[in-house]
Amino acid sequence: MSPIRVAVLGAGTVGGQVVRLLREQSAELTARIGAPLELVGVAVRRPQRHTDIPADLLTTDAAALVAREDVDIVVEVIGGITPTKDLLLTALRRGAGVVTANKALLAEEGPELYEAADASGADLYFEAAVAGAIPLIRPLRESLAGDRISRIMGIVNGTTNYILSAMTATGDSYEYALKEATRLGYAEADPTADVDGFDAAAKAAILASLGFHTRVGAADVHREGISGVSAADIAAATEIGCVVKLLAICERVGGDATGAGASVSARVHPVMLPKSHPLAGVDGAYNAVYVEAESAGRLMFYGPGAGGAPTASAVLGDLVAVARNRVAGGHGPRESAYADLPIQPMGEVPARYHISLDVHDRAGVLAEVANAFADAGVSISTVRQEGTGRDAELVVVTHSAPDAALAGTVTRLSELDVVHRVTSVMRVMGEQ
Ligand SMILES: NC(=O)C1=CN([C@@H]2O[C@H](COP(=O)(O)OP(=O)(O)OC[C@H]3O[C@@H](n4cnc5c(N)ncnc54)[C@H](O)[C@@H]3O)[C@@H](O)[C@H]2O)C=CC1
Ligand SMILES: N[C@@H](CC=O)C(=O)O
Ligand code: NA
Repeated sequence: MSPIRVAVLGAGTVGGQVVRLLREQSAELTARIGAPLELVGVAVRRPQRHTDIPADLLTTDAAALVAREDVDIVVEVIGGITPTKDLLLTALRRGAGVVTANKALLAEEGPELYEAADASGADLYFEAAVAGAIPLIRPLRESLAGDRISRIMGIVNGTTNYILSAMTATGDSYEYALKEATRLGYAEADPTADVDGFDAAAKAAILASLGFHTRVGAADVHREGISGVSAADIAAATEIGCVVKLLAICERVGGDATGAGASVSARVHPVMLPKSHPLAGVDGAYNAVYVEAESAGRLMFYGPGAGGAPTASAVLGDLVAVARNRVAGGHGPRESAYADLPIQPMGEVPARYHISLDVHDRAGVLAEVANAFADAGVSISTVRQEGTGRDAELVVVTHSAPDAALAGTVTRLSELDVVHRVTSVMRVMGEQ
């Protein structure tokens, strides 16, 4: 059987592991595919750094490598939009299969890549792009293609989960935990993509697109990261039996029994989760995602969400799938965006807020604070006061209300004379 020729772009944390596994597992992969996988080139920036890769495979010219007619599958593990978009379009347009771990590119430019793949009949696979090693993309694209998904929710960023877990469990500082997550290969090349929620938002866009058969881009996802999460927020969460997690939440909202008239909500933000919630125990660089579907019910996917070898496992799985498709003379699933649902504005999304306020403890304070909520139509679930005099703190948990009304109330509270400072604001998981 003639070999399937593979080019790898990038040999960093993930790419280095992909090249290692490709070479180490060559015989098994051949048996599974029915044809040998031949690594014909690895594009890198600095060849002298890659002494573990045979020198004759290394090139600094990624553009020439993807244009080679004898390359059947291109694996992209460089990251970012430039030059990866042009590299992958070149490969797809000439019919080469593409395997990528690049969620940022898919969330920004997915439609153009899908169209190029469609036009040439090439495969575009991206299991590694969301939740690392966890099989999630293939279940959504294939296993659940006969069901109607209502919700996809979970922890999809290993770096921020590692940081929040460390801050909660050991009291590590944010800065130290971020440095560790970078050292361990979890963080993006620019870790602001992780801590400011861009990475999770890109993943949410991909999940919402697949789950709701609608083009959802990064700009459609409401995004808040963890750089604003303070030790005070974590202490406030602990106080009420919760932990802080960065969640990606994608929902199909409204609509009739056939799904017509529905819209899509996609959002990423920190949440206080009760310790009894199954996602509360997901720590370190682990990810976990719930998928709720009409017939299947509630499914949970759990496992390593970041790191070189776990992510390379997902890349290799895709590589095998694309190679098998080529051997069989077929191709994998195409983009499915027929539903074309509108995006629900974040302001309309129902939420519950936990708000801590530094107030001056004198007669009438509680009434003024309560009025700010009442004026916005937000109902209070609990109020707790700690301390007295200038050091008094009020902790308010609301019932569910539209996010815009809650955000407006926080602004109003911060302007009241009796409120010295709003010390912590966070959404709380729960339906009441
Ligand atoms: N590290 C992780 O845990 C995960 C990473 N990913 C994704 O995988 C991709 C790669 O991530 P990492 O390996 O962590 O990044 P990395 O920064 O460790 O590796 C990227 C490599 O690409 C090289 N590179 C940059 N421009 C290049 C060019 N024009 N030609 C050839 N090489 C070039 C860089 O020198 C670097 O060695 C990204 O899209 C990332 O979002 C996805 C899931 C998990
Ligand atoms: N930086 C990402 C890597 C995997 O997608 C993360 O921390 O989850
Ligand atoms: Na995955």
